[in-house]
Amino acid sequence: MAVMNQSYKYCSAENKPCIGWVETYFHDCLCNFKDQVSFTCGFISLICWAVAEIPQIFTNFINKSGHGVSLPFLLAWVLGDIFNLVGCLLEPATLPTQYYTALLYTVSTILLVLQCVYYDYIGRWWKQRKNKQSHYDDEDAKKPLNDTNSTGSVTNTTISSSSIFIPSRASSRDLYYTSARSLASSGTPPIGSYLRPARSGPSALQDINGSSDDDDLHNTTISVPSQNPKRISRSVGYGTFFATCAALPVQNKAAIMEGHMGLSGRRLLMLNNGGSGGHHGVLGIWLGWMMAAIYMGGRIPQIWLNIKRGSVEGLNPLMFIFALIANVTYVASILVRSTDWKKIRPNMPWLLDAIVCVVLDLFIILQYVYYRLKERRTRNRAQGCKNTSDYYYEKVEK
Ligand SMILES: NC(=[NH2+])NCCC[C@H](N)C(=O)O
Repeated sequence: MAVMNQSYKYCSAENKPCIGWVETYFHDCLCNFKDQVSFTCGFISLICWAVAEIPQIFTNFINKSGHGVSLPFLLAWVLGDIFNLVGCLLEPATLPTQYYTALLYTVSTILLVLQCVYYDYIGRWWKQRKNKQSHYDDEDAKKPLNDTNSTGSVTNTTISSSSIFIPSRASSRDLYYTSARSLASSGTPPIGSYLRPARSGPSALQDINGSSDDDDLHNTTISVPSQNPKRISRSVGYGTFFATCAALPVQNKAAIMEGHMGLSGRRLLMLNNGGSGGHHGVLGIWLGWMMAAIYMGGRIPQIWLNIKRGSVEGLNPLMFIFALIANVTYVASILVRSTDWKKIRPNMPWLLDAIVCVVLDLFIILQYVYYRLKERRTRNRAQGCKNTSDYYYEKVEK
């Protein structure tokens, strides 16, 4: 399968040359067919993880929102990825492709998290802030328009236009009266997100409060200050979470120092400790188990979000299909290489995690199919009802 380039090393067991490019780029030596199949599986897994999150990033981009995917699930991925990377570096029995795969999906998940945070938190917060700012700035200017309404609430006459220019006497700045619709739209959910009130997390709170109905303007403007403490505490919560994630490698400085030895360091450890990794191996496996628990638990918020919304709108199933293939090939890459318990045992956290995640991803894919079919059935039934009533109206008219 691989191009036999000039080789510098020989497999000690089979006295065969390593495959050049695999050795150069992956620091791995494929001695026999089993090794080649294992490497191919690892490579497929790597490619699947490389593309897995692109469909979801695209869906979020189209929706200008990340509401379909659970943020706690993505954060669990990031946290698990950090444990995974450090664990991979410290456990010499893990394959080089495992390490590169881990590096790759950590980067793509961070991108996905940043995109979701941008659409659901920063973008909205910024929009609300801008609207609130102009709302406060214009309060004085608004008063003459609301002369007939002593309570200060917005009258219908002000809602009719989108942006009314008000020459200000007090300030030389131009002031604009932000209309009810443009104010309310600050929290307007994007396409098809009528299901969003069921969503958990800070964005759900915003959605519930941020109705796009003009009649809700009064409520919307009044509820703004009371929203703030909730939003701040949540974002501080996530901030703390991120800070903890970022600080983790610092806390494990000694471990990271070892990790920086990179793959060659892992090989050295393997040789010195007969493949077990000794002290580092124990730490590596411990981190591996932490990672497995986080990854496995991470799917629960996504499953729960789907159940709670009764919908999978905004979720791209391709992410889970790719994850499923990636996990299956990942397991295969480990098991095909060797079924020797001595090699399997240190890989147990990675193996178990991937197997459980395959089951959970299958469940999420089935959820997707179920909710999509349900939606289609409801739509068809509604269409059927409409057609029947049209038929009767036509009959009565005749
Ligand atoms: N950010 C990632 N995609 N991490 C990969 C996680 C791998 C893990 N087995 C899972 O499926 O959850």
